[in-house]
Amino acid sequence: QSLLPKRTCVFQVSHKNNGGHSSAGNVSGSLQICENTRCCMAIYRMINGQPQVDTLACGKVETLCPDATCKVQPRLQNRFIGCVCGTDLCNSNFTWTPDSEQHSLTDSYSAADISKIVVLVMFPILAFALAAKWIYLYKKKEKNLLSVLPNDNILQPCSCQTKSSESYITNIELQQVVGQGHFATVFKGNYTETAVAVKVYPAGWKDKFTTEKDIYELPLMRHAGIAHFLGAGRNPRDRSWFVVVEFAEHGSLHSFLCENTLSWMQAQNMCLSLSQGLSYLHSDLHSQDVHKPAVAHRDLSSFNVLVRADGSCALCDFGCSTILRSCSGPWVMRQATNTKGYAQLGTPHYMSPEILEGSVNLNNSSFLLQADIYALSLILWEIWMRCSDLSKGGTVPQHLLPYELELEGNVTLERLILYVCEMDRRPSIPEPWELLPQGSAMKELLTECWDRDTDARLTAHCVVDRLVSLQADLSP
Ligand SMILES: Nc1ncnc2c1ncn2[C@@H]1O[C@H](COP(=O)(O)OP(=O)(O)OP(=O)(O)O)[C@@H](O)[C@H]1O
Repeated sequence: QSLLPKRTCVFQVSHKNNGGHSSAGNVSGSLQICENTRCCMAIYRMINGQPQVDTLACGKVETLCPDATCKVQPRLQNRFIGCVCGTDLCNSNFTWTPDSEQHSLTDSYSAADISKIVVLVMFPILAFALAAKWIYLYKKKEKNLLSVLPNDNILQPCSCQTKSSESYITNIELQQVVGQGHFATVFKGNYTETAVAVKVYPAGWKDKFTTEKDIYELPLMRHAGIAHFLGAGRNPRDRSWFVVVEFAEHGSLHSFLCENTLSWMQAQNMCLSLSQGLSYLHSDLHSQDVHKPAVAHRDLSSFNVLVRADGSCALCDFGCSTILRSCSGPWVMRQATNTKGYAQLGTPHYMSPEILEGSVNLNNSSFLLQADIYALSLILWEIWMRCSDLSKGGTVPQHLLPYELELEGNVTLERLILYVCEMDRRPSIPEPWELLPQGSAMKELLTECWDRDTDARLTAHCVVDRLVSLQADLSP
């Protein structure tokens, strides 16, 4: 490719955060010379039935472009039309008639795309429907459960090897429900004068329970950035499963950010403790004859990060996690041996571009760690967005999940695929950050973690180093 003359495309982006399009090649006025592609791309937004330019730029990194000229296809239920083409300036000139607008969404997808959508869209919908049914059935039992729990010695000692899970929990007084996830209900409880959180899985969710318990029970799993595990067991009466962990006063990071703004130091404390927790989770550790394998979280979001009374963060909810075992060379995964198994569960906002479009390299399990890093960058962005020191006198915007603003509150897999994968855009970085001494380092950190190219993403260990130097070198 380097021997071929470089492709020249028309460059025009209608948005400030241009989704990295300007880095795809040198921009000079309205032209862009592409660095790594022979394709130009165009996306037009349909307004009152007429196409208006949204993005004209070099295409994604690819060796073949489908057509020489711009043959637009409808995208996102006809709200956009777009093309990828392979001749100079081809993205400025397209043929379009209102008829082509009438194609259904599926017209623009190949058979492979459709199978991806079936896996990525239908599978989570089915899973959610099943989960909703379970929750409904479980809610019916909950009243009964609450009346039983405080009086009974329910939790059984764990049959496990690690010290933490040997603790024999004999009497937990359940107080109130503090969280309701897709799979489990979380109660605040009291155990020998100490507040604990008890996560109760209905009997049918044994797999989720076992996955979470197995992760917590790995050797050397104690770390300040990971919720402190106290034990696990089963209620013999209704056969539900329990995981008991430290109680986090402020609940999830999501609810904390909804209610609080942060100083720079508070935000840094949160970012650092969270990244240190993930770095520890991702590490493969050997200490004498004990081995902690690397673990990918796989459902990282601000709902699955807890905030303690001192403002530090801890990872929780390992029900979707995967242990990566390295056996003499290539990585071997203990779980998730089919394509379905790789689909990230939980809130779709945090799904990485490669998981959204189903283009992961299944021979290399490090993609699971790289997908965690993408999710981490979105959480760091959420934390910084609520930092009053970064808004320099301006108002701090209300807490929003990633892409809620950009996708006008309607964040679906389909819209994410278009926005994050096809348009290669990310959450907007506010202008005031650029003027701060630490602004460019923060921006660099985020863009290197949510990079489209998975191998270009930082490791969690590097994120920790970058945050430490941010903290040491700069104060607003
Ligand atoms: N240790 C804890 N201390 C305080 N609150 C907690 C604790 N653990 C969980 N919660 C609350 O319960 C919610 C649900 O917990 P968790 O994510 O573990 O459940 P889940 O059913 O696995 O959820 P998900 O839908 O993410 O899979 C959390 O978002 C948080 O608000």
